[in-house]
Amino acid sequence: MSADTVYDCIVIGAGVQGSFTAYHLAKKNKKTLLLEQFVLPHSRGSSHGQTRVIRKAYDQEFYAHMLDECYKLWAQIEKEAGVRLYRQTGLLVMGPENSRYYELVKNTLQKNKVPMVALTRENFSKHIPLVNLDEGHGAVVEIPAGILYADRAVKTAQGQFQKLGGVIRDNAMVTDIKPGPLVTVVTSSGVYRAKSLVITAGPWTNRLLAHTGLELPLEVEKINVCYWKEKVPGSYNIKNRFPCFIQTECQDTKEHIYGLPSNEYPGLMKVCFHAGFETDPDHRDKQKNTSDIDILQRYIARCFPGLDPQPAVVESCLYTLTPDRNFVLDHHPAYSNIVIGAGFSGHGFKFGPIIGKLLSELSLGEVPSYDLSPFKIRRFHEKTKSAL
Ligand SMILES: Cc1cc2nc3c(=O)[nH]c(=O)nc-3n(C[C@H](O)[C@H](O)[C@H](O)COP(=O)(O)OP(=O)(O)OC[C@H]3O[C@@H](n4cnc5c(N)ncnc54)[C@H](O)[C@@H]3O)c2cc1C
Ligand SMILES: O=C(O)[C@@H]1CCCC=N1
Repeated sequence: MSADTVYDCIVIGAGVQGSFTAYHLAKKNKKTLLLEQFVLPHSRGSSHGQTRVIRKAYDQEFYAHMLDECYKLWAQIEKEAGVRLYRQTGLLVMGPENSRYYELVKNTLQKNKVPMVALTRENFSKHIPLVNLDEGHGAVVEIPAGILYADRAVKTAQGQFQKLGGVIRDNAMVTDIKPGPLVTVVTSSGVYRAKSLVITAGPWTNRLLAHTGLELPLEVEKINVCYWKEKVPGSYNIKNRFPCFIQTECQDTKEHIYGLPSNEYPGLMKVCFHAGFETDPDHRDKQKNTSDIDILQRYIARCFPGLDPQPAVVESCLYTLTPDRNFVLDHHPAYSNIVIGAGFSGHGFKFGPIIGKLLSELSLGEVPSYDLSPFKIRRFHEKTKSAL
C-alpha cells in the first residue's frame, strides 16, 4: 500500500476483538489496516494465554443468545483455517441454592434449552470426584461449554485476515487520532487515513479516546492468573474429562472463582479469582496485591483437596471493567465514523467472532445483527443523570 492509501477502515489494537473485527471487514472486501503497538504476539494486554472458557451460563439472557451464533462462527473459522480452537469440557456451575444469581444462571440454561445435568448432593462426588461442594450449594453442569485455545485463536484470526488481503502493522503505537470524514491516525511508524476507525485498544482505550475528547468509565485491573499443582498428576486433567468450573460465590467472597482443567502446563490446574486490583496498563508489574490469592488458597484447601493449596505459577493479565460489567459496542457520540469496542470486563474472549462481526457492521453503517442497547455509551450518562 502506498503512503497515500485511504483504507476503508483502520482497526486499532490486535487483541481478540480487533483481530476478529479486521477479519470480518476483510471478509466483506473492505481495505483494512490493523494496527498494534507491540510486536506480535505479545502478553501485555488481555487476550494472551493458552485458554479461555466458553459458556452460556450467564445471568443475562442476551449473552446466551449471542453465544448461539458465536459457537457457529468459532466452528466456521476452525474449518476455514484447518485448526482446532474449541474443545468441549462441560462447565460445572456451583453456587448457593438460595442465591438470585445462581438461580438466574440456571434459568438462562433451562430457558435456552442448553443441555445440562443438575447434580444432587448425593450423586455429586460420583460425577465430580475430588471436589467438595459447599454446604447449601447446588451444582449443574452445562454440557456444551468448554475451552477456547486463546493464543491460537488470535493468531488464526490475524492469519485469516492477512489471507484475505488485510494489512497488519505491529510495533506501531497510535499516538494521535484526527477525526473527520477521513480519519487520520498517527503512529510511531507512519500516518494512515481511513473512512472509518474502530478502537479496540483494551486497557488503553481511554488513552486513545482522549484524542477524541471522550472518556469512558473504565477501570483497568491486574488479574493474578494462578496455576495449582495436582497432588496426583492427571486428577483434574482435561483428558480425564474434568470440566471447567465457576463457583458463583462462597463463604469467602461474593466474586466468582473459576477454573479450567489441567491442560496447558502439565500437572497444573488454572484457578483464578474473577477480580483484581486497579493498575496502569503500562505499569502493571508495580501492582503487587495478592489478597485474592489468600482467598483462592482457602477455597482450594476446602473444595479442591487434590490440589496443593500454594500456587505453583502466577502470571498476569488485564481486565477492563465497565461499572455494569457489560461491554461497550457503539459509535463515538461525536464522530459516527469512529466505533468503539471496549470494556469486555473479563468475559469477552468467547464473544470474539461475534464482537468482530458487530463492530464491522457498525463501522460500515449497517444495522447490527443484535440489539445493542445493553452496550451503548449513553447508559453511563443515564445512570449519572438519574443519580442526581
Ligand atoms: C485472566 C483472564 C481470564 C479471562 N478468562 C476469560 C474466559 O475464560 N472467557 C472469556 O470469554 N473471557 C475471558 N477473559 C476476558 C478476555 O480475555 C478479554 O475480554 C479479551 O481478551 C479482551 O480483548 P481486547 O481485544 O478488548 O483487549 P486486548 O487483548 O488487550 O487488545 C487490545 C490491544 O490494543 C493494543 N493497543 C492499545 N493501545 C494501542 C495503541 N495506542 N496503538 C496500537 N495498539 C494499541 C494493545 O497492545 C492490545 O494488543 C479473561 C481475561 C483475563 C485477563
Ligand atoms: O468469561 C468466563 O467464562 C470466565 C469465567 C468466569 C469468570 C470470567 N471469565
